[in-house]
Amino acid sequence: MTRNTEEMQSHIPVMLREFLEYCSPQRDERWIDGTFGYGGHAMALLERGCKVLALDWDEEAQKRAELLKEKREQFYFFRKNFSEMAEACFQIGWKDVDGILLDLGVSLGQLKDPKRGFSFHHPEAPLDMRMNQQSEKTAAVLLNNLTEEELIKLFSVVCNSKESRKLATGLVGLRSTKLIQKVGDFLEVIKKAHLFKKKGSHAATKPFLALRIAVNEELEHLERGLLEGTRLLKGGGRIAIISFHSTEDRIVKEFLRSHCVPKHRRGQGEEKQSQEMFFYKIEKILVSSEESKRNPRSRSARLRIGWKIISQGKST
Ligand SMILES: C[S@@+](CC[C@H](N)C(=O)[O-])C[C@H]1O[C@@H](n2cnc3c(N)ncnc32)[C@H](O)[C@@H]1O
Repeated sequence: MTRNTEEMQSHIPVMLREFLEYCSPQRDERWIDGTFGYGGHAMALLERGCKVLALDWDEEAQKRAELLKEKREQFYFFRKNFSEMAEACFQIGWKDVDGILLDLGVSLGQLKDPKRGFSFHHPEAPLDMRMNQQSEKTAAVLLNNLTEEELIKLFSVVCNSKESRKLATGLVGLRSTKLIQKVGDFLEVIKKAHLFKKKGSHAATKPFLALRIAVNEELEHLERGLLEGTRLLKGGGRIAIISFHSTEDRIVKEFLRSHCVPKHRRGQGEEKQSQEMFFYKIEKILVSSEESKRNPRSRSARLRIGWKIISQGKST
């Protein structure tokens, strides 16, 4: 058995039970897994007899998907961003889909790999943080080239304004003496900034998250993916998003809420509902205490689902 096969078999997908229970994927339905990773959710969909189009822009995920491609019919993989899912569907002749899953963020494998620079536990690692290794924009490129104002903006997506300013000033000071290259260089700036940290968390958690979000343009891709995905959904189709921090969850929540028919109008004829209203129902499900004990990485996970209005097809 290869290392990839072993890792795929031992991987624990987050909130799988809830995803299956609420979305209820059926045999022969077409599903998009926009964040293939280790294929945990994709395999569960295949087990249920669904056709799966999987996407991931990471090279390692692509290698793992190759293993599934050999064994499974009705499984397609593209090394693409999920914000390009319509193009991937077009390439395999799918006009619409029954369901979409986005399990956001990085995988444990990406986080643990010291070469990738995602984790503050590897000070000697290069400051990389790209999920897509074909992109030229690494974390080091951003930290060495953005203006102080741009750095403040980058951090303020996650940190407060005082923290963001301290980090930006520290980085501008450090890069006037040397090139910023390693995780340890960024940690040095974080340490000197004396940031407030919540009990039990590391001072580097928020600055690392902000930098990763910027390197991968995560929020922009999420906004595009939600809209593009929802347009691809058949009437009655479901879009399910698992998020791990409040910045991305806020985007998902606002998107679902602003496109959901208000409760007081749900009984009315669908023709009266605005074209901008995609969903007849939305739900938020929190990770169970049992799962967060078993898999502490899942403790902040939230699953949000939107069900598309029945009479609306792809042309919405
Ligand atoms: C949390 S993991 C997904 C785990 C997967 N559901 C499983 O059970 O194995 C997130 C994966 O999504 C990928 N990813 C994150 N954002 C992406 C995006 N915008 N487009 C494509 N892939 C993305 C990452 O490279 C990573 O492999």
